[in-house]
Amino acid sequence: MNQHDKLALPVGTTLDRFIMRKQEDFPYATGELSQLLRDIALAAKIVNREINRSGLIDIAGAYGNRNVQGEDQQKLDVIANIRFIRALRNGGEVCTIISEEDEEVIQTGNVQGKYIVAIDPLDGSSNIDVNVSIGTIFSIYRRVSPTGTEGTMADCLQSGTHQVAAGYVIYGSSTMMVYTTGNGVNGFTYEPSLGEFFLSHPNIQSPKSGSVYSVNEGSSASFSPGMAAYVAHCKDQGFSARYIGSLVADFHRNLLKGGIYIYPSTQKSPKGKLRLMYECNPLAFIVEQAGGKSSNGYMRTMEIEPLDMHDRSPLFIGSIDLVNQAEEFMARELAQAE
Ligand SMILES: O=P(O)(O)OC[C@H]1O[C@](O)(COP(=O)(O)O)[C@@H](O)[C@@H]1O
Ligand SMILES: [Mg+2]
Ligand SMILES: [Mg+2]
Repeated sequence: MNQHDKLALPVGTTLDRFIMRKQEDFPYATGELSQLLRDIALAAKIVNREINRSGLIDIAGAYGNRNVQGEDQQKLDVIANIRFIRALRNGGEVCTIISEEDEEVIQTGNVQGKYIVAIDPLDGSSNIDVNVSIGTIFSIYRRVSPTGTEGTMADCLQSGTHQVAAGYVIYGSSTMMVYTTGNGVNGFTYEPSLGEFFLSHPNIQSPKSGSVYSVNEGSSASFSPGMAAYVAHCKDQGFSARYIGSLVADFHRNLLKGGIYIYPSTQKSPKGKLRLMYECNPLAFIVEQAGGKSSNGYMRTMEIEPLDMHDRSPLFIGSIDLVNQAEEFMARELAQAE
């Protein structure tokens, strides 16, 4: 029996009930984190509805455009940002939010709130207009400053090891929410006619290895020698290349089926493209909880100390054997450069 089986709840359990029952496993829990997770699920349902009808009402277009009715249009990632911030503000458990869509931190006004949320409200922007899977990624931290005041920079700039929960929503062929609170990873599929998420993927385990690599090879001319050698190695092994261009969707596929996702540093972007706080760290927490691995090619993603809330980091994430192997190629590159 694996360590999470004793906590198992049956497939088909609603997300609300699951969150409630998990809270009962911690006798001193106050229910605030549970409420916060429910707030995120509620906002996800609203965003899911907006996404599903985006083709009809043309809200996927550029911010500030006007639609055929002459109404102001808003870009879907702006709408998602508004929806999640509103849900977190109204929920009352969060004092401060870090969002990809906002340069500055968002103080919710809930000075008694014990939690900080970092969020990518809509991931995969380039896929919005073409009806390809997109997502939301979130990370939850406990504040380190005393309650009664706004959240501080010390609250916001915590390394990923301090996450108390993390998750993502994938708006794909079905909509799913996948999350961890540090006791394994569980996935819930949304049933739109009932308006509920149901447990469909209990105790997700990352396959130890795999034969899929996911990297944007359009940038291969600016890969480092180690990175280029690793991609060549994947090809020599007869791996399949799979790259959707929505991190959530690429990650989700590899989490379930096995594989490695890499967004490396390039000459143009030495720190890669992905954001540490609301793209890399939450997925790193999930993959580790599922038995996989995440690094920047050299060190564990969750141990990177953020200097800025919009910091970027290269990302090597997925099946443990594949990430270990990719790291060996990066280490060899370092050794050869010395
Ligand atoms: O086109 P590229 O450079 O491969 O970038 C794709 C990556 O950029 C992202 O779209 C960035 O996310 P946003 O859409 O939230 O800005 C990732 O989801 C994705 O994996
Ligand atoms: Mg993103
Ligand atoms: Mg985004």
